[in-house]
Amino acid sequence: MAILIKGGQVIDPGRVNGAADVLIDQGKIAAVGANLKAPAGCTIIDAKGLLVLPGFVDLHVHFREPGFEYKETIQSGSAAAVAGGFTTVCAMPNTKPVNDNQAVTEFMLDRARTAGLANVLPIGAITKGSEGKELAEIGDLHRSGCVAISDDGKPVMNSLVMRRAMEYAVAFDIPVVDHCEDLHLAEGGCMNEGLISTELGLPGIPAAAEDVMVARNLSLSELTGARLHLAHISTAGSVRMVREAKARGIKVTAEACPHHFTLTEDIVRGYNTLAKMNPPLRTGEDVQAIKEGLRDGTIDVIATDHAPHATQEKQQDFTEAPFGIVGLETALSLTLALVEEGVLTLEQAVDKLATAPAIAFGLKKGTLAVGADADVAIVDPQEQWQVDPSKFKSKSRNTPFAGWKVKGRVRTTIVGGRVVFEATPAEQ
Ligand SMILES: NC(=O)N[C@@H](CC(=O)O)C(=O)O
Ligand SMILES: [Zn+2]
Ligand SMILES: [Zn+2]
Repeated sequence: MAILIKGGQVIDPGRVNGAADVLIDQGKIAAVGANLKAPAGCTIIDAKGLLVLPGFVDLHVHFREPGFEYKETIQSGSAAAVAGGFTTVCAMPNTKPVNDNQAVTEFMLDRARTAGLANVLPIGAITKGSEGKELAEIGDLHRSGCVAISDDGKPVMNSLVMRRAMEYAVAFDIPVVDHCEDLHLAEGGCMNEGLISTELGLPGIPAAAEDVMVARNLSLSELTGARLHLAHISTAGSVRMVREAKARGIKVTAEACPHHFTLTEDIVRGYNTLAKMNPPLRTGEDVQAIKEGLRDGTIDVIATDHAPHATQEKQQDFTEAPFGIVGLETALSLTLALVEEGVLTLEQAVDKLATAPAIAFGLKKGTLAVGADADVAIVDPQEQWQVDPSKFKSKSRNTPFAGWKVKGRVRTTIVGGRVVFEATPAEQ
């Protein structure tokens, strides 16, 4: 059935930015322009005062299925995604079993189809069991639908293994995504290493644990010609190295997470385990560098690293609690705060949430061009709301943003021409 989205401000980065109607027919974008006529029987959505955007593409989520369904399922994760305006998400392989083979990939795709909400694209493991030793069947993973490879949750510590993985990735033209952390330098750490970790008596993870692996990966990408995508960069050093590598023509893209451009290590005071994630929250200078990297294009993508954990798991000592926070349902508001602050233009923000991630992974998504899949987020940029984790669609509530008053809310999400999320009055 056709849908006409009328009277909104359409932002399709690099293509359209202004008042326009959007016509959807048979799951595709059929037309974008002024005063479009509604075909007979067409549903009309009034988007006056709202933004009409390509659905967001999250290159980094953890949906925990198979294996940890009490934290999140593909169904609940997909519901959280579309509630946050994300129409496509790439699911990391640190499930149980690890997604290092075709059977797990097919299972995930099947669950995603049953959920029928977001497009869920699996990321295959680089090594068997993500143990860092033997390469997974990268060709099989690619053929069965994995869009990238990563051992996220862990780095690939062995540089020769990483080199070989990159050589395979070149053959299949898929990106290699690394969680950059030198495990020896990070050993036992649970927050950023610095004055605050000393003051709190908590073991630290130095910025250098990330930086040395970023440097290594850039060298290996240069050596092999592989497309390198750096997950969740958090340090000023990473930003500096990526900027320099891009200037030299290395095929690198980088993502930053909302928590890393919004919060500093200061909120770990009070031993709040909701402020524990990997990489850890860093210093004010690092946050500034991340913002500058987003602004000048060094950091291409905003990704959530949506990492659900159960309440009882987070209710442990700071050193014991698992790393990670949920992010799908707060990412838009935290990104729009950067627009409010003057760090990004609105068009840049949409680019980093939708267009650039699709390009980084070579997905035919993140655009409202005629003929594209009709994946659309309709957003009220002015709506103020308070983050209430009990209302999350995610199964988990582990966010440090509970109680925050934020601005910008998804009103309607459309995937493949179907309305899959509508904010109800209770959610306003
Ligand atoms: N980011 C996190 O703190 N945790 C992630 C793993 C990861 O992204 O490295 C998780 O799977 O829980
Ligand atoms: Zn990671
Ligand atoms: Zn992750």
